[in-house]
Amino acid sequence: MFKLVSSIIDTVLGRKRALEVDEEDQELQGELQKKQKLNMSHRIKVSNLPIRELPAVKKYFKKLGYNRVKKAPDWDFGFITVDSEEEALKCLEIINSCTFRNRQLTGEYIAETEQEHRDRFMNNNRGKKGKKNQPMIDDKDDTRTAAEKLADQVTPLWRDPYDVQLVKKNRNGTKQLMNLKRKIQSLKDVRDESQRAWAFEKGSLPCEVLEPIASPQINGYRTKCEFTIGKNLDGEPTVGFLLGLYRDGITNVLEPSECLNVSDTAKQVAKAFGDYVRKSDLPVYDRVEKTGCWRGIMVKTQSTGDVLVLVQLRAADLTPERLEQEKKNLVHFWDQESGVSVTTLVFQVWNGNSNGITDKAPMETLTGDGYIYENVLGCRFRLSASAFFQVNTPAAELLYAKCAEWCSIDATKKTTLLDLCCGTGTIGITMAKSVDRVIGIEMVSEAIVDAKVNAKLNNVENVTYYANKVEDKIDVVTGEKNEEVIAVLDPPRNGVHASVIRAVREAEHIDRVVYISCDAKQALDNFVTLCRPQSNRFKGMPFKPTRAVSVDLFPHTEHCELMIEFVRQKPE
Ligand SMILES: C[S@@+](CC[C@H](N)C(=O)[O-])C[C@H]1O[C@@H](n2cnc3c(N)ncnc32)[C@H](O)[C@@H]1O
Repeated sequence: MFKLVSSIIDTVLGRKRALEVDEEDQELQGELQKKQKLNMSHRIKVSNLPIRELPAVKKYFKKLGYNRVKKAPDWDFGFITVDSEEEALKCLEIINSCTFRNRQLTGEYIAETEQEHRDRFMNNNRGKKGKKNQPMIDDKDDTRTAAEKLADQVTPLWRDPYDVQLVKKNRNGTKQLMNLKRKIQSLKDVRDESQRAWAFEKGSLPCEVLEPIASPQINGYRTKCEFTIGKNLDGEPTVGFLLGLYRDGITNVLEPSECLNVSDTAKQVAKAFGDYVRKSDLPVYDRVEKTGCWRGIMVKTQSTGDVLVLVQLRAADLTPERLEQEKKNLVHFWDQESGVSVTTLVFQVWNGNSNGITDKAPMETLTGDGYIYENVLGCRFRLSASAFFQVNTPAAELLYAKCAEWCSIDATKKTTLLDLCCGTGTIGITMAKSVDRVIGIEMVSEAIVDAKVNAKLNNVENVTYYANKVEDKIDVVTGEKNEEVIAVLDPPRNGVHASVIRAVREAEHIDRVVYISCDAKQALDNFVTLCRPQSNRFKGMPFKPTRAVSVDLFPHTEHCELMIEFVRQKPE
């Protein structure tokens, strides 16, 4: 055995050695065995569990002393991970004597190396049907390279020419408009039919739909990328995207070098930091075992040339001195060695279970002042690591310009623009010069701090900001005579709570709403709430759609902004 191990080491290290087992051999052999042990995973597969009931199952195992439990809602089995063979055998014994919800549980011990674990997941996930627009993933027929698989996942439309992508996205937008019309048609108990007459007019579309607006930049347009730090298919520490879904058990990471939407600078950042992590004595974070250190990195690359890098680390096993040392190493690396010109370096320690950059842990600025700048339609904006900002600047300019055109603006009237869900103030500030006043409402108070700074930066004085929920503050303006009040509503991907839309309806001084949606399917309920005839629950005259346009901010992906103008109906 000694000879075998020794000869393996010889082969690996490429040296010729005597057969005698000397002290050095023993040390190396010990190290190898330790390494092999460390790389083993010990899991018990528990069968005969009820499907769903995940919290109850977890609670039950926790009582038995097992916290590391994995089970998907539709599985009738789960996995308990332990640290050693000894613990696994003990766990097996316990499980085989347990009954849960009148079911006799059975356990099976699975011991495998990290590589075997990875290979099994890759094989298990073959043969599954790919997402729409993606090729079928079949074991035998799938000839795609790993980079192509990643491209299919991150940029699923990349195989289509750009004009075809645009047609598909426009079709999606019009489909949601037709759904809106259909839903309004099918409402029951409508007291005033005239309030939905528009939905019964001839034609399938409820309003004018303009030609879709293409992104001026098709590749490398993303100004913000969040990369995972993990191991690639060869087990090497890597910075990039997860290949597959974590919930399917996939934890392999691939460099983003072939991803069309990632900027060259972000690719450079990922590559450089991959080299750093590979040389580091700190291990990468293991998402299954919840151990290790290097978790993720975010990079923002603006058209001004500014670059923000945020590094996230799990530090639960590090002494305060080691943590301080690592921060110094990072500063030195990004300043002197990375080859990337970083404007500001931000650092986050996150020991929790959730993955991704989080707002639950503070961010520490290591170099620069924590801010970068972006120019939009001649205005300058200050951005922090956590602030929302559209990720495709030239396409966002086209979106905001179109929005301004639609809000424009009857010179004979006083105009108030309500920038609802205003974030850091981009929409209101770019339009402030063409209206009498802007009111910005946003529930994240840090974003409002940024918005105020941005207004100042652009010498905008006719704007007032409120750090509140829209539904609580919308009545801050009451319409004056000869005043037009226009609301621009730019909510998160899944739209806003119905109470926000009800508040907009009830604010009778609002004449028009320009709704900017980055997922029209998810926002459909909001559109319906805005347009349904009056009732006890939905007060205020309803709106109706008058024009719509798709603006593509996300080439090669299925996402697209849909902007719809809704006009308040007048009482008969
Ligand atoms: C897509 S971002 C838009 C930001 C901004 N319009 C821009 O273009 O930079 C959506 C914003 O809506 C805010 N939000 C979501 N629900 C809200 C509510 N009920 N009241 C106020 N703000 C809300 C979020 O905090 C987030 O900043």
